Amino acid sequence: MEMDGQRHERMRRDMGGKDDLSFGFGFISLVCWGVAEIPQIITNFQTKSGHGVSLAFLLTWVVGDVFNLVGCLLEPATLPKQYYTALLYTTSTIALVLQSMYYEHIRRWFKCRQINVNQAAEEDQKKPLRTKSDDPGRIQIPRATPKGSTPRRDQYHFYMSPRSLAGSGTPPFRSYLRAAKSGPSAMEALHNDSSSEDEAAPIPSNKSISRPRPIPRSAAGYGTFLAASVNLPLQTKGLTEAYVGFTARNLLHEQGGENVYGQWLGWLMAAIYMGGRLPQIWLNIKRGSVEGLNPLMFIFALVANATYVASILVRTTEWKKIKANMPWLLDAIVCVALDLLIILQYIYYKNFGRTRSSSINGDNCGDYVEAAASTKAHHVVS
Ligand SMILES: NC(=[NH2+])NCCC[C@H](N)C(=O)O
Repeated sequence: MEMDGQRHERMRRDMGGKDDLSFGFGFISLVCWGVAEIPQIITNFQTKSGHGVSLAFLLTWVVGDVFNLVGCLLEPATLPKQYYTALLYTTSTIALVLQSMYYEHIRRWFKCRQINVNQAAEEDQKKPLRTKSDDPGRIQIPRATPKGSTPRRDQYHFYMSPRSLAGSGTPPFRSYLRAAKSGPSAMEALHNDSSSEDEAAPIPSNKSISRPRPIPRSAAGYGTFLAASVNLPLQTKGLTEAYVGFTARNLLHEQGGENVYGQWLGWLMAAIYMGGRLPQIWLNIKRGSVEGLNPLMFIFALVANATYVASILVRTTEWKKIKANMPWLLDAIVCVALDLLIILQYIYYKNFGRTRSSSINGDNCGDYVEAAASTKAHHVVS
């Protein structure tokens, strides 16, 4: 009897120790997730750009987080702490996504438009005087270019009057070229092939001419993707209530068992999170550079995932419970491996990768300059 009492006491103390350790790991995980995205937000802010991080990767985080939050709401076994942790990193990820979108699309678009307008005004003031004195007989009014068609080679050779500019809708001569340089955006890099095709085809003259680039087609896809994920919580809240109401929670067996819906959601979330690293890995390979990427985000994520796994395994190694937690465990383990790969990529490309002499400052129309440069290069070759 006494032996039993002592054994129970020892077991309770062991359990208490394990719980403390598990809590400690869980706490480190929470803190790491809490700060993980801050370094990248600062880097984006400093470079006024978001091209170092793949937007697709960030969006998979948002979608995965939504599933995670819904999972927490559905599953009564989850602790409020888990829910608030998920809420914390979902919020910081959304902040990072909005910041990247702002720098990569909205701000860039505005800047380039402004430069375009300023250049047009500048050209209008300068050109007539110069052209008249140089060669008054050669003033030509170009014909309007049909929408979508390529400007003819001779079309830009001579002075373009404001009237013709207004009529044709053709971008002013070299309107983007005076902007300072910048690296490609993350999404531009991902779609490098198609955009370079677009740019390489028309070569108007040996003075390179750049045309405004359309916002990448993928942006529409991301918009839908994001809209769907933003909408999801609203729909799932009703779903959650209905589900919890109808099945009266007893279907959600928490004693080491698995809830079918929770498991499905867990596997879906794991697939999204695990797949999300691939666009980032691919982006780094494609650019051959990690400019604009802050490795601290992946270091924190790695530690957060590793301590998360530790916090579960320290508490129990009982197969029944591990099995129920499998999607979360596997996801965290695979993410640790993928984050390690990204960190190695970072080290490699920092030492042996491509370097750009140009700044990655998003204040300018870097892509436009690049487009012009590639057009120029193409023209020299041909
Ligand atoms: N927005 C977040 N940071 N979400 C947490 C993601 C957790 C997941 N295991 C991953 O590393 O991808």
